[in-house]
Amino acid sequence: MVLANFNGAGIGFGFGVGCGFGVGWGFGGMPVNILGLGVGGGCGVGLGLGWGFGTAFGSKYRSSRVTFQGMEFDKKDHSDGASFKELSKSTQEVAQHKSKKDCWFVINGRVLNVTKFLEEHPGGEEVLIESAGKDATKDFEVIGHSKAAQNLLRKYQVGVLQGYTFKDEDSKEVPSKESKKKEMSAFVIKNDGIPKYAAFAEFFVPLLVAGSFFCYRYLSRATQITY
Ligand code: HEM
Repeated sequence: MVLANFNGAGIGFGFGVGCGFGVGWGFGGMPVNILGLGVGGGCGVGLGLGWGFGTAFGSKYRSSRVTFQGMEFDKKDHSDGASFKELSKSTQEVAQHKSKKDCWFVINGRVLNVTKFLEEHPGGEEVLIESAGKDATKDFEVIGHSKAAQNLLRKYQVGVLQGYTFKDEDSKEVPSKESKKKEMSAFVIKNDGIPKYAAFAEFFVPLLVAGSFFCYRYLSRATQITY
């Protein structure tokens, strides 16, 4: 288990003094974050309960292995000597090529375009299409492909998985031109970007609540004075 920090849009519940800020527990950025401390602009009546939208930040425990679409991240000691850096948020280059007409996947850090190999594959095209757009390292290894099959990988290589480093013995086999291949990211493992509507809500909802409260107070006083 490891402790990982996170932050994201949050809803905070807590105690506020007058109309101010509420501090309490909030829900953190999805999908992997759980609970964290939430701080948000809130509205309270006198010394009462306050609530509001804000930013939740805190720490969560999770398994040291994060698996997403068959690929493990954040493992410092990768079994084949490779290390993964945190992947780019924006690009999902390999994941975009997942059809029969455009079929890519990753095996041991190599980004492969196997579109032309589909019909030739002795194991059938279906298994390859199922792995399209993903990391197929485990599937490839489970089958126990021959050395000849492993050597074929380079024929279809179009790039290197972003952040992947080949270990020494591998790079002896693979000349330096490999490192010059285009780096690509395969998957987005988390996207902490706060959607526009959430940012909008974060700012305006507390304002709206506070405004409504003052309007209500103002109108009820005005009604009392009239009577
Ligand atoms: C570019 C990637 C791949 C290449 C070059 C390749 C190549 C081969 C070759 C040459 C064989 C014949 C047996 C051998 O020589 O080992 C084979 C068999 C097979 N491959 Fe692949 N393969 C690739 C990817 C995959 C993937 C990703 C899967 C699974 C998802 C897969 C599943 C199979 C299966 C099920 C067989 C049949 C094994 C058997 O009949 O015992 N292959 N492949």
